[in-house]
Amino acid sequence: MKIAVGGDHAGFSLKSSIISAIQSLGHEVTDYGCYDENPIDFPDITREVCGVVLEGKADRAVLVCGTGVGASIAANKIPGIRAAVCHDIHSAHQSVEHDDVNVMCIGAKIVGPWLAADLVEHFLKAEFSTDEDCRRRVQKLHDMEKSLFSGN
Ligand SMILES: O=C(CO)[C@H](O)[C@H](O)[C@H](O)COP(=O)(O)O
Repeated sequence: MKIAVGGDHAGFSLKSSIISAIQSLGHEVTDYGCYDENPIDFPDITREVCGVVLEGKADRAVLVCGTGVGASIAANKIPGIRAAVCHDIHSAHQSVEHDDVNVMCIGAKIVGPWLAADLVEHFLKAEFSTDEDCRRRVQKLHDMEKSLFSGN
């Protein structure tokens, strides 16, 4: 798969080990920054990375900020993005299997590189379930995006 990765200054150092972990799984990774520890606001990087997913230039994305929370909030404001902070293995794969999450957010101040590598592995190996309950629920998320933005 093609994977977009990005993060703010707080996520900078963990981002490089996440990139190596994703590459070692055989995926193609594009790093959308940041490229040093100079402060950059997480909504800016989130917007760029999620845009790449929506354009179809990446299949999924991984965002890294201090806690994962800011990136997740920002990403979920973008229609078509389903983002989740995943700091445990089960959430990392079930978020895809049940909720069709396309952006995983990790907090560099919360998890270390070993756990982060396992998290991305489970996230990227997971596939959206064909179970009709899961499909119906995610369809309701799509419907919410449309109805809330049109005022219905
Ligand atoms: O975790 C974050 C948002 O949820 C950010 O990455 C920052 O770590 C957080 O906002 C703190 O910012 P600071 O400029 O590093 O103090």
